[in-house]
Amino acid sequence: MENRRSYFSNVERKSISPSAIVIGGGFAGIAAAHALRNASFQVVLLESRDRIGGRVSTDYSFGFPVDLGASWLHGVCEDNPLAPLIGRLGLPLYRTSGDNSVLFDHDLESYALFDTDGHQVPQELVQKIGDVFETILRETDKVRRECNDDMSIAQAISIVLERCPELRQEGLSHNVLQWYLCRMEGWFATDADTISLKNWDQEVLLPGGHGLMVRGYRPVINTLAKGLDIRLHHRVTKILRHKKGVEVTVENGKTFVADAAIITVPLGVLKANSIKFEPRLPEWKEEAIRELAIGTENKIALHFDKVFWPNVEFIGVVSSTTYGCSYFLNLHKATGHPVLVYMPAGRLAHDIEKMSDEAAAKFAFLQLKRILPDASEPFYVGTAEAQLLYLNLRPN
Ligand SMILES: Cc1cc2nc3c(=O)[nH]c(=O)nc-3n(C[C@H](O)[C@H](O)[C@H](O)COP(=O)(O)OP(=O)(O)OC[C@H]3O[C@@H](n4cnc5c(N)ncnc54)[C@H](O)[C@@H]3O)c2cc1C
Repeated sequence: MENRRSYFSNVERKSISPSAIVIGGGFAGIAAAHALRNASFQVVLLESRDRIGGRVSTDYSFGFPVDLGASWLHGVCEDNPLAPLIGRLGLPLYRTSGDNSVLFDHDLESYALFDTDGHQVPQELVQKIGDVFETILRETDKVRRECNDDMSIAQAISIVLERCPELRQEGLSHNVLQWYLCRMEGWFATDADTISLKNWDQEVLLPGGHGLMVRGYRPVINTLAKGLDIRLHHRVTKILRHKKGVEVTVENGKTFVADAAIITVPLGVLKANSIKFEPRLPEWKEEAIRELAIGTENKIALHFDKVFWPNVEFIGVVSSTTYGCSYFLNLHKATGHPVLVYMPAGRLAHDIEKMSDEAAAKFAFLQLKRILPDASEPFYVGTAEAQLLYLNLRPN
């Protein structure tokens, strides 16, 4: 049994294998603890919540798995560290796109877009404006090369549209363009006026395109976590570093001691200063924590008794502003279950978070009703807890 001050402190650490404390039980923490244990470290993982997985969360309350956090494997190739494990577990992936860029994780032909009066946008227009959007983004690269200072992608797009009036769109075409921008905002979980022109495409993605985890990510997390010493309900409040190692204190006052600690809590937790570091983190790290921003993306899964929507991967609502646009992932296509997942991001997601879960689900359903007036009520009515999935995936 551990006492109040020890995880490893009562043993002579020099004579045994090195020790580490991993803080945070999301993918990063679980993978780090798994790797350290395989390298013969003594490891304990401290997680604040009552479950592991963090922003990976597979819900089974519909009677089948629905991922409320991460659900795509981006970069379906052998170099992806998750690929061998997913293969070994026999977990199927539904390929949504072979494209290696961050923006086109679904092929353009897999969209059905509607205007707010419920008229479907002709597919040729969807494709055409998709190409225009790509051209505009290519043009923003010129703006980037001309300017030393960073600006938002929204600002750069305005400059491009000033310079190249032939790329400006009117009416329905404008609304479709806004929808593409809304999808981009979804990727970055923030509005276009806060996406950095300098950095938005600097992430190096593995090749192989994008695949949806048909049976959810939970089995992957559980497999990596097998046999690890995981302490749930252990919210870390203080990390003390000294010559001999680290002391990590959790909310109830208990202290864990080890040679090193690995911190995998979300940026939002670090920004909120809810963990005290002694000594303070180096200035450059504190500055990075201050300067980086975090976004919001939510998922609301609606379970229906039957499919009444088009057999496409994404159903979208186009509008004159990105705030008014929305989209639903059609899980039926990948899993065979009649579920649509509404995925708001940025300011819209923030506003929806202020609603009750039930109101948020109703809001999502109303977006659907606008384009598919015959939509039947989702199952959740009356048994909200069991049938409605809503998860606020902000960091704690
Ligand atoms: C809605 C949504 C959809 C997404 N879709 C995808 C996708 O399809 N594909 C993809 O690759 N990525 C996706 N992502 C991103 C992906 O989920 C995250 O990048 C990834 O899960 C982050 O893992 P992590 O371990 O770094 O952080 P987290 O998963 O956030 O884990 C951090 C852990 O630290 C714990 N913690 C916080 N504070 C403390 C504390 N003081 N003490 C102890 N523990 C603490 C938290 O409870 C949490 O469990 C999505 C994210 C969201 C929100």
